[in-house]
Amino acid sequence: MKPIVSIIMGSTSDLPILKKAADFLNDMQVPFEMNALSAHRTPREVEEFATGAQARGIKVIIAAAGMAAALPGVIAAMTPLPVIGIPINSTLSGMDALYSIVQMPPGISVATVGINAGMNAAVTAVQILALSDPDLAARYEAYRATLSKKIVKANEELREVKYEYKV
Ligand SMILES: Nc1c(C(=O)O)ncn1[C@@H]1O[C@H](COP(=O)(O)O)[C@@H](O)[C@H]1O
Repeated sequence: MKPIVSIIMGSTSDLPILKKAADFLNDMQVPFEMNALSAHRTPREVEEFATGAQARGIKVIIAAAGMAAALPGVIAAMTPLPVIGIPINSTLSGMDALYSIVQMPPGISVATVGINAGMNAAVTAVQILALSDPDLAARYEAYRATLSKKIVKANEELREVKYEYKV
């Protein structure tokens, strides 16, 4: 199946975080591709990727980078597709990457998720795609229902322990 989500990371050292995104896209049956490209180290390849992504049928891009994380913003500069940015915690607790990605100049946006939030990047991608895919919307809704059930069950267990005010 042709990929509709493209996951890009600045380095394969970011891969553990991107695996979480890949797992969720697989669970939701969303075809994706994954590549390591760097605005700093392979700028020409980034340009080729970003300018060609839409014509290849990609609908959403997830871009992750740590340190001076130029990659998501540079990609966003060269494509009209929505770009979801993941700041990676490799130095300065990930604050350097967060600030690099989140503060885009008006007009060119990167929808930034939390530091190392690979899973939520994929959730956001699924939400965007589900707007025009009712089957995917139903799968995502079913996933959300499992989250609700988990906390309801956890609450029942908590109440069974009967923590009470004893004074
Ligand atoms: N922020 C960027 C970019 C970029 O923005 O183009 N390219 C690589 N990196 C980041 O550098 C960190 C260290 O990379 P290495 O582990 O390869 O030295 C990674 O978190 C990567 O995302």
